[in-house]
Amino acid sequence: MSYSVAVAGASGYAGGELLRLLAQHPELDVRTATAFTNAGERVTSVHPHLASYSGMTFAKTEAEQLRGHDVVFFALPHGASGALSAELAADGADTVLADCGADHRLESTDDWADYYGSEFAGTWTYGLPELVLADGGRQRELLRGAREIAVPGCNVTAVTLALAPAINAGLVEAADLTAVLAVGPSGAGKKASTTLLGAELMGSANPYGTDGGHRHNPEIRQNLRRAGGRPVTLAFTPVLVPMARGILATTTAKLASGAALDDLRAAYERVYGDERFVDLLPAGEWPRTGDVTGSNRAAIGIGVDERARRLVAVSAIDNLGKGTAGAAIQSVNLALGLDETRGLPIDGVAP
Ligand SMILES: NC(=O)C1=CN([C@@H]2O[C@H](COP(=O)(O)OP(=O)(O)OC[C@H]3O[C@@H](n4cnc5c(N)ncnc54)[C@H](OP(=O)(O)O)[C@@H]3O)[C@@H](O)[C@H]2O)C=CC1
Ligand SMILES: CC(=O)N[C@@H](CCC(=O)OP(=O)(O)O)C(=O)O
Repeated sequence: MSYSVAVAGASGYAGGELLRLLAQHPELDVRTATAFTNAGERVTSVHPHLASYSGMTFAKTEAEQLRGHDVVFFALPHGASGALSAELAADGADTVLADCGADHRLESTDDWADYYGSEFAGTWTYGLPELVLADGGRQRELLRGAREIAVPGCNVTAVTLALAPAINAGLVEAADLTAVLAVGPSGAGKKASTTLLGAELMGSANPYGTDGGHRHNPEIRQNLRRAGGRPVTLAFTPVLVPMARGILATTTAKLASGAALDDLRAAYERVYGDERFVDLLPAGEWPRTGDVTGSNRAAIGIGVDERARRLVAVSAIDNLGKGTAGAAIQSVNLALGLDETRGLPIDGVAP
């Protein structure tokens, strides 16, 4: 069976990566790609690497163009998908809507007001299938048959996957978590990324969103609370570094009394042992962003700093793969009842 697909915001980085991955998907067929300032342009004039789309032109991002598809992916700036997706949902069609932006991720209206400030658009089913829940289940069960999917933020995916098993098992103190991330500029979107790639970034590492002010903070806390069943406190600092794609999240947590590395390894094995897209690396090995570039994989290494009595869990993802477009497709596969791995790359590219 073939499902017709529209990608809104297909001229951006996330939309472009959706087009690239969907071109290899046996059941999802991109019929419409929309853009804002690039509406009317050929897809290959914006994305010269996407030769599969040589015959396609960007339509305008409006409800009329997106209607009538089985699946609509939104890859729009924050605040742009809420009203548009509400228009589509009001049609009452059986369409699967997957939002790569933040508009439908948070359940707390207070957090939304604090970190985003625009009108609250509601909460959709969260698109991180591997997230372990406090009752031992997985988020994927909630995604089967879902019609509205909130795709996670890329930094959020990296930090959540690194810490969730330890919190779920009660092996660390949920009130004492840290995360420092090396992130590539493509996470900021095409326009911002072009600006960022100036002389200020080349050869420099720049922290941003410091003092707990980054909008991914409440989203990570929401996930980790779902994993452990109690609130968490997290110090989270992203650092912009000169690599096109990728996130390396170094997270730490104070060990619970008596917790040891063997307990932690057993907990991470239990959660990720059967996961196709999460690699728990052997003891003593640590992930690198270059090893997951172009793939839908997260690589995770864990260890214990005995002197500090802290868990150290490091994760690497491609922000545009497992961090956005791959995650969106994985969740849509579940929503449609397809094999979760359908059309998604397990291998990356190197060098
Ligand atoms: N980049 C990443 O790694 C990740 C991105 N995301 C999220 O995905 C979404 C897209 O991000 P990304 O692709 O990086 O961003 P880009 O800036 O690269 O692309 C934005 C897209 O939205 C369109 N657009 C811009 N302004 C408007 C507007 N006012 N109304 C409608 N469409 C508009 C652009 O069209 P045009 O170019 O034609 O003007 C383009 O297609 C964002 O919500 C982002 O936060 C989530 C996780 C990771
Ligand atoms: C380099 C950079 O700016 N990265 C972005 C990551 C954006 C992302 O993960 O997506 P959402 O905006 O959809 O949450 C940031 O830190 O905000």
